[in-house]
Amino acid sequence: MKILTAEQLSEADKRTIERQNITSEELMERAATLVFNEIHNRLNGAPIPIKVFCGIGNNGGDGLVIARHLIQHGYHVTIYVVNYSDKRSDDFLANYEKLKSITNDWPQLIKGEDNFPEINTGDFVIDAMFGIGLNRPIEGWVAKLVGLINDSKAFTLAIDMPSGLFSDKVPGNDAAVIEADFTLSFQAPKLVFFLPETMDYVGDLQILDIGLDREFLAEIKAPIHLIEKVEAASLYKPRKTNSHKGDYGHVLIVGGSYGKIGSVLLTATAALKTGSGLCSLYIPECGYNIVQTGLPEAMVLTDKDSEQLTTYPEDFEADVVCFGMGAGTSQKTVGALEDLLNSVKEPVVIDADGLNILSNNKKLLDLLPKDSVLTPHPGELKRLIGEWQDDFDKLEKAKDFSKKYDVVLVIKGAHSFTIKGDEIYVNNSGNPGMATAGSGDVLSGVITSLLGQSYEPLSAAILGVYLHGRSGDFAASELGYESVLAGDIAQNIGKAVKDLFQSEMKDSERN
Ligand SMILES: NC(=O)C1=CN([C@@H]2O[C@H](COP(=O)(O)OP(=O)(O)OC[C@H]3O[C@@H](n4cnc5c(N)ncnc54)[C@H](O)[C@@H]3O)[C@@H](O)[C@H]2O)[C@@H](O)CC1
Ligand SMILES: [K+]
Repeated sequence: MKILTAEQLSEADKRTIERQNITSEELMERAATLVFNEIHNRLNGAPIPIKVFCGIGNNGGDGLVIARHLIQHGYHVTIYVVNYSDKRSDDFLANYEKLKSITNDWPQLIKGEDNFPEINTGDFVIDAMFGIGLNRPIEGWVAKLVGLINDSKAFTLAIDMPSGLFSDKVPGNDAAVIEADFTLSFQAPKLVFFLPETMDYVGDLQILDIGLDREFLAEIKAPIHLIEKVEAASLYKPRKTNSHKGDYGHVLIVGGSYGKIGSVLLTATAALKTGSGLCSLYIPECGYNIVQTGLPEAMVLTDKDSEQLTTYPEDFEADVVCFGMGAGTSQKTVGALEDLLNSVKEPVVIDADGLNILSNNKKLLDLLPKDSVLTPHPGELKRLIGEWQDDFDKLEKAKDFSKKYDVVLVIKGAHSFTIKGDEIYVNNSGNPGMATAGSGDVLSGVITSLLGQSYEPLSAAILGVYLHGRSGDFAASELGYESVLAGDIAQNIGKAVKDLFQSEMKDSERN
C-alpha cells in the first residue's frame, strides 16, 4: 500500500471530487460515515458518554458528521467546538447547520480554559481537532486541552491523525499531541504512523478506503510503501514440483565465536526453515560439536582458530554468504571479513558484528558487492551512518548511505524499514514479543535463504522482513509475548509462508 503525503492526499481529494462529480461535502459525508460505522460496530449501542472534540477545519467537519450519526443512533453525545479561530471551513459550516435538524443540544464552544469540560476515564473521546491540515504546533489553551484529554486516560479515537502530529515532520519535544488509543485514517497511511518517534501517538491503526479516485491513486508516484500480506505475497516465488535441493540455493553462514555459537545456529536454522536447499556454516573450531549436534541438516567447516574467525574459505562455492552474527570484532576477524569481501562477487548479507566491523573500518564498505543487504538495529545504524536529528533525518541519511555504497539497508525496529536508494518499504508484521535475543540472527537467516533462492536482493529483504515478523506473530499467538524465543520465530517460518495465501487471520491468532 502506498504511504502518501498530505499534499498527495489533498490532490487525491480534489481529483475525486472532479472525476466522481461529487461535492467536497459529499466526500466528507462518505468518509465520516465510514468512521461512524466502525464506531457503531464496536460500541453496539453502549450507553457510554461520547465527547467529540471538533476543530473548525475539515477534520472538525468530519467530527460533526460522526457526531450527527451517533446522535441519530441514540448514543449519548456531547459535541465541543474547539474554537481556536473563527475561520471555519465551508464543509464544517454546512455540517454545523445540519445538526440543527437532529438535536436541540447545540455544540459547546470552547474558547479558552474557562470552557474546558470535565473528561472522565470512562468517557469515549473522539479527537477531530486537527488532521492533515495542521501546519504549525498546537499552542496556548488548545495545547492545554490536548493535555487534559491525554491526562484523563479516556479511550481516545483520533480521526485521520492524532491532533498535533504532522504528516511530514516530527513534533518538537514538548509539543502537544493527542495520545490516541485508536486512529482511523482515511485512504492511505501516513509515514509518521510508523516512525519510532511518533508511532506511540497513534495507538491501533485502521485505514479506511473512502473511495478516492482509483486511477489517480494507482498512478501517483510514492517512494514509500507499507508492506502487508498482499504486497509480501506478490513477491513470493512458488516451488516447482519437478525440483531438487540444488534449485533452492546453498547458503554459507559465517560467524560465531567462543560463547556465541548459538547465534549462527539460529541463523542456519532460519535459513533451512525458509527453504534453502543446502546450508553450510564456517565457524571457529569450538562450535563444531554444538552445530553438528544442534542442527544435523547443516554442514560445518571450521576456522583453524578455535575461538574466533581469522580467515575465509576462498574456494568454497556457495550461492550466498552471510557474515557477522556472534563473530566479535577482533582484528583477526576484521581480516576474515576483508578476505570474504575480496573473494565474493555476489551480494552478501551483513549483520551484527559484521556491521560493527564495517563501522570501525569504513574502507571495507567500498568492497561490498553491489546490492548487498545490511541489517542494522538503530545502534548499529548510528555507528554506520552517524547521529541523526530525528527520524526524518535518519531516513535521509540512510537513503544517502544506500546510494553511496549501492546496498539495501534494513533498519530493524517495531516497524522495520527496508531502504534502497530513494525507495522505502515499511514492514507491518511483527510484535513486541520479538524484542528478544537472537531475533535478528533469525532475520539474517531468512533473508540469506531467499537470496540463495534467486530472489532479487531488495525482494529478499522486503519479503524476509515480512515473513520474520509474521513468524513472530504466530509464535506470540501460541506462547504470549514474554515467552517468544528467537528459536520459536524460526520454528514458525513455515506457517508464515503458508499464511501468505490464506485469507485474514482468525481473531484468536491476532495480537
Ligand atoms: N475533501 C477533503 O479534503 C476531505 C478531508 N477530510 C478531512 O479534512 C482534514 C483536513 O482538513 P483541513 O485541511 O481543513 O485541515 P484541518 O482540519 O486538519 O486543520 C484545520 C485548519 O487549522 C489551521 N491550522 C493549522 N495548524 C494550526 C494550529 N497549530 N493552530 C491553529 N490553527 C491551525 C489550518 O489553516 C487548517 O486549515 C483531513 O485530515 C480529514 O480529516 C475528510 O473529510 C475526507 C475528505
Ligand atoms: K484528529
